[in-house]
Amino acid sequence: MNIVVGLSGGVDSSTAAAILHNQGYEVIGLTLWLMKGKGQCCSEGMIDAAYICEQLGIPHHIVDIREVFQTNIVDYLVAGYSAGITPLPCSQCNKTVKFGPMLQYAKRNLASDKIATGHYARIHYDDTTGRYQLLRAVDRNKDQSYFLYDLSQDLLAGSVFPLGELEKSDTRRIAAEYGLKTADKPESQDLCLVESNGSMRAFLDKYLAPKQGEIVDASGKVLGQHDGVHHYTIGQRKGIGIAAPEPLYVIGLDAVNNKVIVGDRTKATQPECTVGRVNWVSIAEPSTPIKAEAQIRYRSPAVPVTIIPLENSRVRLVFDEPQFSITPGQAAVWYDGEKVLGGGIIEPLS
Ligand SMILES: Nc1ncnc2c1ncn2[C@@H]1O[C@H](COP(=O)(O)OP(=O)(O)OP(=O)(O)O)[C@@H](O)[C@H]1O
Repeated sequence: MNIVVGLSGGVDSSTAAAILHNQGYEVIGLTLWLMKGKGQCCSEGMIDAAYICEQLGIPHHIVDIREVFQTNIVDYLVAGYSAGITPLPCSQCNKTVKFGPMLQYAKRNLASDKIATGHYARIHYDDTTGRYQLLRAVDRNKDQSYFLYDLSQDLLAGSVFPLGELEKSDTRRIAAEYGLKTADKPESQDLCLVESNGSMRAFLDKYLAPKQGEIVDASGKVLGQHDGVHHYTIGQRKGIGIAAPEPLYVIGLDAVNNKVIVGDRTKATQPECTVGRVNWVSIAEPSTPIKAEAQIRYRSPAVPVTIIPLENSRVRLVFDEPQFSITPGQAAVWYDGEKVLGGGIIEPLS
């Protein structure tokens, strides 16, 4: 059986390919050319991926997907930030740039209906419900299930995560045992656009001109000036530049009136939020409220919540304890233990 492995040129995907190759699969390497412009990380990644394919003696395909990345990720981010939200690119990228196009390419061009990646997560087929379940990785510190909540059942059915049962230290050890060139390659940062541009601010500044406006408190009193709402995110404390007796946080972004609204920590804490574009993963959409644990950011803990289904692929999340810094545009992903039940995009707070 052949499996197409998405090779970024990093240690994780290289090791995933080596493990499958060693298990006897006919492995084909596939690297997506993602970024327009300088794209140094892309060219280095492509060379390392080619090197790994040469080492393993497997074919290597490169697919130019820069237009799709530009439209679905770069334009999406720029539009979101200029509208005063903080979009999460990674779940969108996984679904529309990586897994979807890779599986399509594998099926159409390589007569394969399976792709593998170096993601840390697990997939389990549940016989009784007939659904593919998405589970957290065994290595909780590396777990990437949060970024994968938006994968459809079809995409999960066609995907394999060879590293889901491993600790990261095992991956490095296996990479070294196989003598892979990438065995000691440093970890990539969580966000590739930050890595290739130096910072999110530097990335956004390429697309959005500075636009001076007022920093106000919740009553509308002017406290200072800002240079563009896209430079701020809900819950942000640093970089506001206003002296106050209590620390000030960004509690709202009014892009229409070009205002950044600040307040004390209590004002950046909310008991509930609505979530749109919901994808139910390990279970079918429920018709009544369910209890779960939700994560509102990649690195935030999963906290107890009641999920109330609404119409049009939306839900309301009511937290047992009010949550600080619920950020429109980020993903909320809800779990039952290690199982991803579903997730979606946090909507602007009303
Ligand atoms: N440009 C790409 N082309 C093909 N597959 C990719 C590409 N970028 C990422 N992937 C796949 O998605 C997985 C997760 O990507 P992520 O950007 O999170 O990198 P990572 O966890 O640092 O993994 P790696 O060490 O393989 O770079 C990779 O292991 C790889 O299988």
